[in-house]
Amino acid sequence: MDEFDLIHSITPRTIHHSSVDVGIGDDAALYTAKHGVQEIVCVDTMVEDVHFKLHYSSPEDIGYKALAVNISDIAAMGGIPKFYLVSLAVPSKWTESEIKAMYEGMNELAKLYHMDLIGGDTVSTSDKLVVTVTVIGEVEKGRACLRSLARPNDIVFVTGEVGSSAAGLSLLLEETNPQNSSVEAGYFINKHKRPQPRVSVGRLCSGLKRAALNDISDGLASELNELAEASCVSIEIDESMLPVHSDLPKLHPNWKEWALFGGEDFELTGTVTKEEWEVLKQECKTRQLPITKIGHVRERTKSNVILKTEKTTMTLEKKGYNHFK
Ligand SMILES: Nc1ncnc2c1ncn2[C@@H]1O[C@H](COP(=O)(O)OP(=O)(O)OP(=O)(O)O)[C@@H](O)[C@H]1O
Ligand SMILES: Cc1ncc(C[n+]2csc(CCOP(=O)(O)O)c2C)c(N)n1
Ligand SMILES: [Mg+2]
Ligand SMILES: [Mg+2]
Ligand SMILES: [Mg+2]
Repeated sequence: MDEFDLIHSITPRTIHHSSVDVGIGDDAALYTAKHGVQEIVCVDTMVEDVHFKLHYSSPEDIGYKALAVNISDIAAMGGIPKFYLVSLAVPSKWTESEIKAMYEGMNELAKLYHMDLIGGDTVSTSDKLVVTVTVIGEVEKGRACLRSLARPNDIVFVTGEVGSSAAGLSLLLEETNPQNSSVEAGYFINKHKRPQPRVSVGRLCSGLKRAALNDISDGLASELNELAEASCVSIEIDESMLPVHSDLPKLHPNWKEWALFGGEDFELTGTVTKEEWEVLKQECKTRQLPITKIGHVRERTKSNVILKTEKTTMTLEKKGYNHFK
């Protein structure tokens, strides 16, 4: 495989934004930024056997998810994703058509969000596949949904459902068997392989007076702790209010662990004032975007997360996926 031919073949033939001055082909990309707009840049990496396994992930799946997790970080800022760059470390056994298939997976999402691929890097590796995606987006000045914007008495919410991605992973790793034949294993597997970033909800939140947001990569408990720490508040959530798929409890007795600590749901969790919760709830309903109230923000005395269950009240540890534990 020739690196230059590969770059040539993955160069998009059309662009969505006339603001792109120079895309792929020079030392760096150039685009014209607008006044009154803040640029958002994020980068996340996916590594073979850490984030996915090749025996159950197609190249399209890997590409799709590598872009999706980054769009999710833009959504968590309330922004619009616009451009992406892809860095690949590819083992020599990979064929050119497999690499192109990875770009097809990315392109599925890029088309949906009108995003332009504007650059990247390609190197060979003797070991595992590593895919790093950088996404650049924008948000109207002063409208970003920062983690530090939660305040006492806010409503705490989460989009979609939690725990389904972890259930899908457990099924893929054959740690869980769908003994109950009425459970659609494919549904959970798809949630794990093809998460849908919540850009629309992020945009609704950025239009409110104040909203704090975080996306769920490491797990709801971990993300809520990040919100509590950044805002210096205590967050209380109610276990019975957590939105989970009705089949989740049929899969494993420990399904609550998946919901709280499993991660990779790439849903948004955040806080808004009581008044604006009513507005957000209604706007989400109109657009058929699932969103659920799960608790409220308490006092500013301690940065922690409290979980209320039927029987007890406990501190929800910042436990979740951690690469170095
Ligand atoms: N190696 C690094 N060098 C510099 N900054 C980093 C590095 N790793 C993470 N960060 C920064 O730390 C902050 C938190 O990063 P983190 O990766 O935990 O967030 P995230 O992308 O929302 O979570 P996840 O990676 O689980 O999806 C971000 O501002 C990120 O840019
Ligand atoms: C094979 C395999 N084993 C375990 C997991 C679970 N996992 C890996 S990284 C991560 C957190 C988000 O990543 P990051 O913090 O790097 O963004 C989670 C929950 C997986 N997806 N595949
Ligand atoms: Mg990250
Ligand atoms: Mg994030
Ligand atoms: Mg991330």
